[in-house]
Amino acid sequence: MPLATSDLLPSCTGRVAECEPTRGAALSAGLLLGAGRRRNSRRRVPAVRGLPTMVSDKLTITNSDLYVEPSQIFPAILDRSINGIYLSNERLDVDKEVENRRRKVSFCGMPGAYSELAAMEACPGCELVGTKSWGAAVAAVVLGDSEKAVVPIENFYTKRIRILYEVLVKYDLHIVDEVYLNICHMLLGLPGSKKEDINRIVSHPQALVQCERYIREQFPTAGVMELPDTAEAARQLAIYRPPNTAVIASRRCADLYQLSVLDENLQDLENNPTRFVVLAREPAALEGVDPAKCKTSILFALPVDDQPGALLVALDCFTKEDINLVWLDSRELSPGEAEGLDWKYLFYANFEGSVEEPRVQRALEGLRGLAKYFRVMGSHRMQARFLEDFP
Ligand SMILES: O=C(O)C(=O)C[C@]1(C(=O)O)C=C[C@@H](O)C=C1
Repeated sequence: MPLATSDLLPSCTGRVAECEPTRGAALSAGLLLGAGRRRNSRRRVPAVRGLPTMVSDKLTITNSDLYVEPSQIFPAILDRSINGIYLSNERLDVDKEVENRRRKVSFCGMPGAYSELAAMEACPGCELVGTKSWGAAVAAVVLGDSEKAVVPIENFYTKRIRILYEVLVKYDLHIVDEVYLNICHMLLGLPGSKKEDINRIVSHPQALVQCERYIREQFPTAGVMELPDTAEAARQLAIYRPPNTAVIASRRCADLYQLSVLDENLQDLENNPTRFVVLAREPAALEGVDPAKCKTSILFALPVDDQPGALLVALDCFTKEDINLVWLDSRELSPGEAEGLDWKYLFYANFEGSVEEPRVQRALEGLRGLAKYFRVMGSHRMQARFLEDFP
């Protein structure tokens, strides 16, 4: 593989003569002869249809500056491998790769999805990677392809928690942050299209539900179709250009997919916040965060949950420690899931406070003593207490 001098001298940004450790080897190989020209010699490799493209545009087979003569194989190439330049390059490559992966945050959807907007807010400066589904965004974190994932969890209008917490437990993931976005939906069409000609509306199911009254009143006879995310709907409209069709998506989608805004603020509620959570393999670092401004999520099951009052006794653990419960939800296990277990409801609770506080530790110890199943999914800083609190 041909090498660029810039790769052989990784720490040299100034004149080549200042780079002592590598200078001898490089000079003996005659590799520096083209150094003056090199800056201008970075050519892009033209993409050839059907062939994979090069990862780097520095190491191109067509760059004649990078060749050595056969007589230089020993002095140049062997010398470089012995004096460790390759090795230090490889070390740097590993560092670079690790750093790149640390900066990767997956979100579900295509660029322009609301989840991307939430990820931009939660993880500024990170590389955001869109995935085709919630599962793919979470799997990227499990497999170490991304450091974090940002996923929608509850909406003010549709209310229910939309996440399988057991998945987080199974893969040992933590909730490390939360973001509230006030979702503002746009009606987007192909450039030149008119609102009165629209007879098909496409979007994510949540977006359609959040604009139900608007669609019913403004487009009573339109066909309504669901796609996996709002931005995917916008992307497909831009690619396939079906006639008389509009999508419900963010304003950012209009810019990204060159669509026209046919109408704005379609959501039935003026305030339409959605809560997103940030998932990671490691718990959140909470040093310096005021525990009173934290939230904690737990999952638990009680031994005889058909018995009246069992939940009340469990929740008393929080009352005794003056802990404010923000959210309590339950899921009934399917007969298959419940087989062999002496419980069938899984409770999800979200409360104010951090696991680092003694009062929270006492409450959790109490609950752990009562529960058949108990998991802490993480403490994180609190952006807002309830969806209702978010302007
Ligand atoms: O489809 C998107 O753009 C998403 O980010 C998903 C999602 C959701 O699942 O709730 C996010 C926020 C809005 O409430 C509508 C859709």
